[in-house]
Amino acid sequence: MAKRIDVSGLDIYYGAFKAVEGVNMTVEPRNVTAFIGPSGCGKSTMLRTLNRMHEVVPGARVEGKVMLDDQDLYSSDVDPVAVRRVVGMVFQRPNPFPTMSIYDNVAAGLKLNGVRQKSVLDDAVERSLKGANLWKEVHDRLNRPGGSLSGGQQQRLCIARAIAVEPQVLLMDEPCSALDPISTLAIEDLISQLKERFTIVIVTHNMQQAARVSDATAFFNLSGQGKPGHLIEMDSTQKIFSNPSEKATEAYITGRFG
Ligand SMILES: Nc1ncnc2c1ncn2[C@@H]1O[C@H](COP(=O)(O)OP(=O)(O)OP(=O)(O)O)[C@@H](O)[C@H]1O
Repeated sequence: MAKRIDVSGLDIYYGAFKAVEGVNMTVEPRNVTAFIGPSGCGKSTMLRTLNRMHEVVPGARVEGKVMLDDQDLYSSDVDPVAVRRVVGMVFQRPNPFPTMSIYDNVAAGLKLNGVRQKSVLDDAVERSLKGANLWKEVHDRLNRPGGSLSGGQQQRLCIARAIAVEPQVLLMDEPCSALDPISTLAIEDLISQLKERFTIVIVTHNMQQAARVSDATAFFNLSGQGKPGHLIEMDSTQKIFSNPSEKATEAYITGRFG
C-alpha cells in the first residue's frame, strides 16, 4: 500500500550547521514527486530524512515532523530500521553487492527479514525482477554476479532489490545520473510503472527528467553559501514548469541560474 508523507516544520542539521530550514510539504501516494534545485540546497538531505537515513551521519539530526500516513517517523518508539524497510531507497551510483549473485542481490532484504522458504524467495525474485523490467535480460543467468551487469542493468537490479521487500515508498537520489540516455529512458519508464504501486520521490538535476516523470515538483533554493536551503515552491509539475508562482523557480527552470 502506497503511503502519503506529510512533512511539517522540518529543520535538518549536520551538527551545528542547519542545512535545510522550515520545510512543510505533502507527498501524495501513487505519485512521483521530484525534488529540484541548485547544488547544495539540501535535496538529498531532505530525501534522506524521509527514511531516517539522515541520522546515520554522526551529529546529524532533525527537528519537526515527518508523518507516514498517521505514523510519526521520528517518534521515540519508532525503530529506524523498520522505517527503512517501509521506505526503500535507490542511490545515485548503482550499488549491487558485486560478487553476490543476481538472485541473492534481490533476495538479500527478504533473507535479512527472516524469509527462508525457497519457493517464497524464488517467487519474490521473479516478481521483483519483472517489476524492475530486468527479468527478460537475466532470467537465464540468475547465478551470475551482480557486478557482471551493465550500469543500467545494475541500477534496475538495485530497484528490484528495493521493491523485493514490498516497501510503501521508494526514494531515488539521482538514480539516472550515472547512466547513458537509453538506460535513463528505461529507468524513467520503470518509474512511471512503479508509481501505480508505490509513492515515489526522486531527486534530479535533469529538468527534462523532472518534467517527464513527475506529477509534483518541489523546488528548493538557498540564499547563499553556508545558509540553509528552503522549499521555495511545490505544485503540480505542469504548473511549476509552465507557470510557477515564484520568480526564483522560473529563473531556475529556464536555466537562468543553478
Ligand atoms: N555528511 C554531511 N556532513 C556535513 N554537511 C553535509 C553532509 N552532507 C551534506 N552536507 C551539507 O548540507 C547541505 C545540503 O547538501 P545536499 O547534498 O543535501 O544538497 P543537494 O541539493 O542534494 O546538492 P547536490 O545537488 O549537489 O547533490 C550542503 O551545504 C552540504 O555541504
